[in-house]
Amino acid sequence: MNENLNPTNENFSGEDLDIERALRPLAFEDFAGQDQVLENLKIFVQAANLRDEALDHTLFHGPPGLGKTTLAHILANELSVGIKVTSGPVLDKPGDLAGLLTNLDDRDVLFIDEIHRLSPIVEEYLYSAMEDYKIDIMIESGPNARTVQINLNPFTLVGATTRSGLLTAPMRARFGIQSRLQYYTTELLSTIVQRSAYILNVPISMEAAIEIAGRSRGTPRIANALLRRVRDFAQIKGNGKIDIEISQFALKALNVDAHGLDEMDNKILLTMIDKFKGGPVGLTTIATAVSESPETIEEVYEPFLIQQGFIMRTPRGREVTEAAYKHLGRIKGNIQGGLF
Ligand SMILES: Nc1ncnc2c1ncn2[C@@H]1O[C@H](COP(=O)(O)OP(=O)(O)OP(=O)(O)O)[C@@H](O)[C@H]1O
Ligand SMILES: [Mg+2]
Repeated sequence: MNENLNPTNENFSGEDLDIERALRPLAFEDFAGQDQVLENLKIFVQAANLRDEALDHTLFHGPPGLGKTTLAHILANELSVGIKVTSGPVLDKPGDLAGLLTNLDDRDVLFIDEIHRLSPIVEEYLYSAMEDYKIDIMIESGPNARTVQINLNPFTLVGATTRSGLLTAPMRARFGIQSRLQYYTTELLSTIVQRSAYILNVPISMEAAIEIAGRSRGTPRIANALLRRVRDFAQIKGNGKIDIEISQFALKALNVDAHGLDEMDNKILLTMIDKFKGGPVGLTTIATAVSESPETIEEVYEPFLIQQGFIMRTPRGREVTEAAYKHLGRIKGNIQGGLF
């Protein structure tokens, strides 16, 4: 699959980056789907605003590209506060974190992406900040070195992770609000595609929006990426309008699977079919066979495959369904790859 369409690839550059920013919803009102999550957040934000308090610490988890970062920014906007953005792997010393924390204004949002990748010392340091809005910092050095405790402004930590299973229990327990984002239906994605097309100022037919949405792996980031590429085809090979013909032509040229399955999705299904007769097979066995970690398979890939009805969880392990055989053009009982 095309690199730019990969849901885990945030390395947009140049024009794509600007477009990515332009398409990002800024308020609850512009954010489509995730109704349950949104309903609750609206109430918590309204209550925090009413009391003029910081919103409780909030954790977003779920597969890549579903709107975690977007929601973190929306929260700051809806709270009318500032936001500071960082990520787990970047914060490697408690000192880096202290610098960020002491610069937060009252009720500000501190967004930590990939929060499961915080180092244990930084994580521990964060605990007292989250709990009591206090941190210890070292002043002076040598024989005069001592720690002093300083008070922070009340703030909201918003954490995002694709791998909630890797979050430590004490960390998780400190989030008063925890929301899991779900894959989007084709219908919802088609409204997102239409909104994005409107912002990009390119005409699109309803049929074309649905076609693009249906191949977007339930993921807004992919829907927007496909829309941008289809727009290129429409401008160069067509008349600038995105209709069903140019969409199908472009999606075929881009090698996008009819269900939007990406390379790893297909690899998982094919491995299960070819090496394990379609299952049942254990998660760790699948993970080893496709050289991925069991947690990533379980949290990033499997939910979509289950939602699409390609994989079932059974008490004896994972099994591929008839639909998966059909989608991949395989016949049940025919072993193509050799057993090992
Ligand atoms: N509900 C939505 N409505 C409209 N657009 C959305 C929605 N959710 C996400 N998007 C679009 O999809 C893009 C990707 O979303 P975002 O960056 O928030 O995902 P993420 O969950 O943080 O992904 P990752 O785990 O890779 O960091 C955004 O730039 C935004 O344009
Ligand atoms: Mg993100």
